[in-house]
Amino acid sequence: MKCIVLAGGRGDRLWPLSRKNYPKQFISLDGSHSIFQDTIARNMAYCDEFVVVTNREYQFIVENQLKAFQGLTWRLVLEEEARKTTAAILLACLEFPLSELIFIVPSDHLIQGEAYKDAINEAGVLAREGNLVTFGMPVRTADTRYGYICCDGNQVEKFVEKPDRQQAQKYLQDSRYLINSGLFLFRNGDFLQEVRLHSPEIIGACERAFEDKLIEKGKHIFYRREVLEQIPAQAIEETVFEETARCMVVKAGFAWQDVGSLEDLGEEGLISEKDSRQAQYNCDNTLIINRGSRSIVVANQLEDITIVNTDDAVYVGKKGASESLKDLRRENPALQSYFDMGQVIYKPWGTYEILSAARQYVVRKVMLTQGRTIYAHKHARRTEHWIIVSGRARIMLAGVEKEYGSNDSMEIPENTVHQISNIGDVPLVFMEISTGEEVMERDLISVESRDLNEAELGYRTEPFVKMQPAFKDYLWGGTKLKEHYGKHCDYDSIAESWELSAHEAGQSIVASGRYKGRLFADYLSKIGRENCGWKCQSIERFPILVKLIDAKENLSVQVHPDDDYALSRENEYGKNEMWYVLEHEEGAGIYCGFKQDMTREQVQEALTDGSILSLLNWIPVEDGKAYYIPAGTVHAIGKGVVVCEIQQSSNCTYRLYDYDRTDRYGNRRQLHVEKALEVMDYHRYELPQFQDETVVKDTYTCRILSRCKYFECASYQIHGTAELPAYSDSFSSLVCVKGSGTLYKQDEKMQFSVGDSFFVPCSGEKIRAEGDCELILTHI
Ligand SMILES: O=P(O)(O)OC[C@H]1O[C@@H](O)[C@@H](O)[C@@H](O)[C@@H]1O
Repeated sequence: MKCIVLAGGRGDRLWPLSRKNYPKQFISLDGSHSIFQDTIARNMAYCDEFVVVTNREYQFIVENQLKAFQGLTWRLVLEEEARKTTAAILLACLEFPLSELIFIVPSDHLIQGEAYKDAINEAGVLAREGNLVTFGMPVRTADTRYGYICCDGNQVEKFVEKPDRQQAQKYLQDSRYLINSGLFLFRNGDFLQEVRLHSPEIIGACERAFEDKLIEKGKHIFYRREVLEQIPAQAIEETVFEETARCMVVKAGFAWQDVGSLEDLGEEGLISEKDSRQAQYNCDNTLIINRGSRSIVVANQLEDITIVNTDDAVYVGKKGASESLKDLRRENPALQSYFDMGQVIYKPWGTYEILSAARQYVVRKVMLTQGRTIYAHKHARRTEHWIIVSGRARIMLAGVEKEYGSNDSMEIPENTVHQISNIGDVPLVFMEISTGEEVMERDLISVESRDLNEAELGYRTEPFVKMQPAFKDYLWGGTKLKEHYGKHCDYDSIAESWELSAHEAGQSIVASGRYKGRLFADYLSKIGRENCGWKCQSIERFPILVKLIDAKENLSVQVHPDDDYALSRENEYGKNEMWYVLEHEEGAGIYCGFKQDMTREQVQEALTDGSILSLLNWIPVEDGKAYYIPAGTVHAIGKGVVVCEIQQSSNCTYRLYDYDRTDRYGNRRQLHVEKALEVMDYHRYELPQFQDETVVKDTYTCRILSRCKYFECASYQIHGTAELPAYSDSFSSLVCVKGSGTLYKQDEKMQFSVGDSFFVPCSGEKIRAEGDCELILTHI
């Protein structure tokens, strides 16, 4: 199950604890972890991947807070402008296959109790039956801040918007009503189909926006303001839940609270004030929250008062009056910066906090996250003095690099280039005192630099890592990848498993070692280009994609463009591909290329009268044989074939014909006839005969399956031990397609069985494979 975490809320109603640049989901109530982190921790047992939807402004806060979780698989959907829950949810859902179970969770709710697990299990069962499931909370007070759900058992009768007090009183008395928690669980396809039915214009707008998304750092999905503005800003309830007949509710037995105001914090001891320095004398119903680091708070004979103290702002208000903070802000624009920002400033590399500032000095506490670097720069008019408090640093000062630890200090004179990296396993904290005639933030001259790679940080790159694939549930898929290749997945059928993929349409995940849980592109950026070999010119555009494909039904008749066309029109690589047949049903085969020279008109005609297949070569397949399909060749994998596919990393398929079939929701897949007609090769096609190069040794046989400009691929049938070649100019990919065994390299040892995949960074050192198995080895 995938978890979509909604974390874009501005939530500044808890001011001054929360600010516009630090909304309430990121604050900590107990001083140890934030409400957002609590949300992630609570759902880790149920979800294998997290997509956090948030505002671009909060990217660094989210990234830093997610660092607390080892092995967590996550990425961000970053919005330049918030567009309410419909856009946030739909844009995240469009990332996943239709068969995926999706759990939507707001990040600013407090939830407790064992019953959470029971509620998720119950909702999972209902969602698998095709329902869109909501979670309803028992009504305890006549609260006007929430929407309500009227229900009959699990059946939702209707959703009701935030009521007035009188209505809320009625709901409190009526056992059919529950509070809408904003948690939802559903099968992606069922949800998208209901949106298509009830708000077709909105899903259309989201699908268009999806085409315009940008990918950052290989994993984050960024939506620009102009793109988002095309999507109506609407709550998801209005878009689909108020309309659909397929909505069910699970009545929650767990404790739930949406912390909406400062007063809520006082209730049930939500906020831990054990250590706070405060005293009350003859006070009644008075709440003091003291987060100031240097002051105490004393309340003398107060009644019904809330006091919140922080280092730069103090709030004193009548209980229940915090709602008017909004108006107060509006009436005091001159104080805006206090409302918007706290003392802590969030940067891509960590945070800093201004402790004291005057014209001639600034004192800062700087926290640099593990593995991060404050890039090289210099200052024209200030000298900096650094004292390391904790952690380990590598500092480059005037071209000289040295390592430092706690209690070390140094002076950075004016006009001296310096750079600092955290090379330890914990945050690096140092105090910085800047002095000069006039110390100004904008006095900073950047010098070109980059993040340190693994080796520079002192890590040894692991000799290989196991991969976990991304799954695709295209309508022609079957169950053989589960049954014969050990693939575990919640889908009824799997069409493809993307074993080694850094492609945005489905990334595989590192499943072993120090970077376990990371998306493959993220892992690549960590180990650095050097580890992919010099032939891999760009890790941002990783060159190959390795898949397993199970065609239970015929695939569409299709063609792929070449590099020229795809790079200029689609911002993708072209797609040359090779299929290595793993198994086939009797009589199964592939369609590949035209039987004779064709004209564009003849092809068009054949598409109209449905005879296109009869124009193509039909090639019965054999197990253990490789078929190379150059870009431009019209082709279709026929039903009953299972292949391991090695291809350029591209998702660019132009469908010509899809047998007029529909998916389980009654939708036809998109065809791309015009583009296909533009890129196809109309000539008669003859299957090129690739001369197997076979090397037979005592304990293994090596066969070269294909050699092309884009990759070289070989099969190793091993009965005992084999030394696999090492490539110092390229990474390699290994897939076990038969049997089982063990891999050894340096001090690493890992067992594998059929269906397992590995990524091997480039190195001059050979891998040893032992077992009774067949491995497919690919390199560029
Ligand atoms: O368009 P459909 O029918 O789903 O087929 C798409 C699939 O086609 C195959 O020939 C390969 O190119 C796969 O990499 C691709 O994913």
